[in-house]
Amino acid sequence: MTASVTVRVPAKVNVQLAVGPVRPDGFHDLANVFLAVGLHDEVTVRPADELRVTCEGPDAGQVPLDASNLAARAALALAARYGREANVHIHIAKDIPVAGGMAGGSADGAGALLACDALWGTGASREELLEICAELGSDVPFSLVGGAALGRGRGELLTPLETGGTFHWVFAVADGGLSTPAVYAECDRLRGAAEVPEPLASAALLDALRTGDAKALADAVSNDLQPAAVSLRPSLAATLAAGEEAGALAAMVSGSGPTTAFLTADPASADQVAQALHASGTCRAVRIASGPVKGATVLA
Ligand SMILES: C[C@@](CO)(OP(=O)(O)O)[C@H](O)COP(=O)(O)OP(=O)(O)OC[C@H]1O[C@@H](n2ccc(N)nc2=O)[C@H](O)[C@@H]1O
Ligand SMILES: Nc1ncnc2c1ncn2[C@@H]1O[C@H](COP(=O)(O)OP(=O)(O)O)[C@@H](O)[C@H]1O
Repeated sequence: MTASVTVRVPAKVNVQLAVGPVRPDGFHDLANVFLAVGLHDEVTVRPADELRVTCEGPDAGQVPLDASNLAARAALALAARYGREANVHIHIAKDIPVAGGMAGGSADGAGALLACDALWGTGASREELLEICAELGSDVPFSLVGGAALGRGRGELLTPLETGGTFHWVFAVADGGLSTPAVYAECDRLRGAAEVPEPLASAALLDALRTGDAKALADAVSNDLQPAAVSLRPSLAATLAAGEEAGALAAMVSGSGPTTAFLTADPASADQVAQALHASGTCRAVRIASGPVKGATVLA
């Protein structure tokens, strides 16, 4: 019997996040262009008497270890579908900033799902796994798939996107997190009664991804949640300005924030922007990562 299974899962940045009006179910329709980047959590599952979650890493103290943890919810969802007990110990080695708009919880959900499927020999199809992911959260399917993809609906309906190269990013991690529902609610509040157009993927942005052109991508990136994140966390404006001054091609909030993302021309400029952000004192930590990278992967 397999003693344990470990799955490696990436973080994401949203190179475009177009947000439609609020739907009757409280979600927003999106054109969400995801790019998986090389910051990873590792989720290990092994047989145990009952479901248990542990977590290690710099932000581990902020991760819930009860049944609300997305990794625990994933194990429970798969077990329920296959009529078995979710008796596993899930250990998360967490390197993705928590509540930072980089989908760390979603990564752990997708990772635990794939790991339990392998540990239990469930043999769930890719479609079934994606269906469970979508039940767990809007971003979870992308964590499974990785690479680059356009998310429609609430972000769970994915179309893989072609990419023609590697994009080099710097991430500035802020103190504390931002609640995703609070950022969407602030977006609605700031929009007031204004007419909100249907969210559409930008053709220029998809072209830039396809050709691997960082400069063109920088000109096309956009995030409709950015004004809301900055409204809730005004100090992000100084972080964005520090990265721009340091020569980033583009500076943006990552998803719902408060992590900020800086697209750079090459690894050398990424180093330079990272050093300047660190020296600026406008963020808690600075990370360098490039993408696209592959989605949730079982480690040998
Ligand atoms: C904003 C994004 C961008 O990729 O991620 P983060 O930057 O937070 O990681 C996502 O839309 C977050 O996806 P995820 O974190 O999976 O959200 P869910 O658990 O599905 O939903 C949490 C809450 O966010 C709001 N929500 C989420 C998705 C969506 N399309 N519309 C929404 O209004 C709703 O208030 C919902 O109750
Ligand atoms: N495995 C997990 N890792 C991190 N956060 C989790 C996890 N499971 C549930 N959460 C909850 O999800 C919230 C959002 O965290 P996270 O997914 O890291 O950020 P974001 O949604 O901004 O990308 C956290 O505040 C935490 O309460």
